[in-house]
Amino acid sequence: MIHFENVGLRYGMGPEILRDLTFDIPKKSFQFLTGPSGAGKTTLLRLLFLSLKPTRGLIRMFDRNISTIPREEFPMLRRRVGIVFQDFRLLDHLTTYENVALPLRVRGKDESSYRADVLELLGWVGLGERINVLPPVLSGGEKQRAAIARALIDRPEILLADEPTGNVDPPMARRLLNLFLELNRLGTAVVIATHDLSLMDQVEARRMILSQGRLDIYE
Ligand SMILES: Nc1ncnc2c1ncn2[C@@H]1O[C@H](COP(=O)(O)OP(=O)(O)OP(=O)(O)O)[C@@H](O)[C@H]1O
Repeated sequence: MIHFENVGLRYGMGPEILRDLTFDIPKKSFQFLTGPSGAGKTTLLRLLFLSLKPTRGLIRMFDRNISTIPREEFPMLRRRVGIVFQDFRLLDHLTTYENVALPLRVRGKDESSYRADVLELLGWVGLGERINVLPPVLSGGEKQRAAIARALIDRPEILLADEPTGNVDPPMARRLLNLFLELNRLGTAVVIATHDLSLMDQVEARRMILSQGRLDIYE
């Protein structure tokens, strides 16, 4: 589904943050992306979300070479990728429901076509009672789940999550992990960037380990 070949990335004239990354992310796969702070996990997620372009190498996404895709087609491709940012990026003046529905509203969809889906998804992530609440009132775990629901509302083929358990206690981390595993069982590929060893030890999954700009993969 996604293929990187000798991909390198530097910011401006700075040092190369990612070097010679060659790997695949297969359809319906589940993997952790880990490595020390500053190793480039967020940078790699941004490459996968097409919000950064590599400075060298080849990236194929959904069978397309991204360097030959016109910019106007990026939003369409991005729709196939869901992302949960480290800082959630919920809009504080919109309710939980409105935040989750936003990607569809922005696309001009009629509310009657998605209302039931948004409510069902909010129920699935355990926010059925919090639909009309504004984000500042939500707990860290609730914000995290709202951000996950928003990333999923457009049924992406792959979900990228940046430190999704960074702000929650261990029971909530376990719950979120179960949510990702369930999503994966339903057919979505999942990449979880995390430092959290205890989280990774709970599942036998592929580990992508970034260190000094290079990537090692343990299947
Ligand atoms: N926009 C930017 N401009 C310049 N350098 C950047 C930029 N974003 C990140 N970096 C640098 O790239 C390196 C990798 O950062 P990145 O945030 O990808 O690491 P990370 O592994 O996600 O770290 P953490 O685990 O602490 O979140 C760091 O040295 C960082 O300072």
